Amino acid sequence: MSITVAVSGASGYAGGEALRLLSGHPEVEIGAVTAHSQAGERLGVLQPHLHTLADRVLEPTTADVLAGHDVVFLALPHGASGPIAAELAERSPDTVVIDAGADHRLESAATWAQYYGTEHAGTWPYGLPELPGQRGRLAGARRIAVPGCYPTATLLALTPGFGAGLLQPRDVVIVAASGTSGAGKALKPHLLGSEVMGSMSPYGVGGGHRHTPEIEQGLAWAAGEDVQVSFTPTLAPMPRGILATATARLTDDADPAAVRAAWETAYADEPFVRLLPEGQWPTTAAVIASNHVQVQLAVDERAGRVVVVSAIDNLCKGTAGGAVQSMNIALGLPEQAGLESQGVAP
Ligand SMILES: NC(=O)C1=CN([C@@H]2O[C@H](COP(=O)(O)OP(=O)(O)OC[C@H]3O[C@@H](n4cnc5c(N)ncnc54)[C@H](OP(=O)(O)O)[C@@H]3O)[C@@H](O)[C@H]2O)C=CC1
Ligand SMILES: CC(=O)N[C@@H](CCC(=O)OP(=O)(O)O)C(=O)O
Repeated sequence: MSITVAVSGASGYAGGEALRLLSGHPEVEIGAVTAHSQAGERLGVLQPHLHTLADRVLEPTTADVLAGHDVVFLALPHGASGPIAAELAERSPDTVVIDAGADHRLESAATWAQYYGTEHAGTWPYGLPELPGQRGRLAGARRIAVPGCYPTATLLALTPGFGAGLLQPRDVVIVAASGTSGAGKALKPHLLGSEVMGSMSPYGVGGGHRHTPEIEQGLAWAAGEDVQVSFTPTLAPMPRGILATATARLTDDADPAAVRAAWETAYADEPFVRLLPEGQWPTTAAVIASNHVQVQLAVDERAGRVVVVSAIDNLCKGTAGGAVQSMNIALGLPEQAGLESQGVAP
């Protein structure tokens, strides 16, 4: 028996990636595909790479259209998922809802209001199965909040160290470069090809980026205490990929020789996270179009810090792949179903 999955925001990047992965999922039948301003258009016009779905017509994103599916993926702008999820809960209480947007990620309503400026829609189980204890919270879940792409990359880089009590909770510094698809498909002047090509630029500098509290929240879960982060995102001239460089101060009694062992232990049995052999460093090229994550670290003994680098595909593990992985866990399916693909090269 197949699971029917509706994808809303199907004209966008995250929705398109969800459809790419779900169309190869052995247990899934794709149901409604919906959009907003482009409802009525054929998918083949907007997502020409989704060959087998080209003749599907986008329907409007309403609870009526989405109701009755086993699973609904929401890949909508911030603030749009909350209302539609609330309506779906009334109309279709058995439907599992997976939100790729930010609406249900944060525990603190005050922090949500500070960074997003709207009313908080609530908090759902966080869809990062690699966090300690998180698979148990996702098994059987009816609602899942998919993490932001930068939080996925940086939490996977740093949580083993915090979980093992090796890192100080202050003075954590993260600089991450993202491909332009992270910003979505909607037209933005600073993302015009002539502005982006051949140049890298920072944005959200000085603690203003809305992923800062989400990263602090995830690190605090691992550390068991508040963690303070300085996070700087940068835009890189590539369509996909995130390379995050995270550094944190080692605790006074941390044995530098034990540091690597913490990451080895954390990721020994993870199907999608690979601590690379010593000396090999992550690249975005290696993870593009796959749900895999590369991690590497070094102890900078002179600075008393660990330096961890992670690479993900922002649209795959950073959004739609992470969403499918969490869906699989929630429904009791093999965790890797639909996510078997290697990367692409060159
Ligand atoms: N891109 C990424 O790497 C990541 C994205 N996300 C999150 O996923 C969500 C989607 O992002 P992304 O695909 O990049 O964005 P896009 O801009 O590419 O797509 C947005 C989608 O939402 C639809 N939409 C726009 N306004 C509304 C509305 N008011 N009500 C309902 N639907 C609407 C659009 O439809 P139409 O085209 O018809 O107007 C389109 O299908 C966002 O919340 C984003 O933060 C999360 C992690 C990473
Ligand atoms: C390059 C770029 O612009 N990236 C996006 C992050 C995308 C993401 O993960 O998103 P959400 O939290 O919005 O779901 C940004 O910095 O706003």
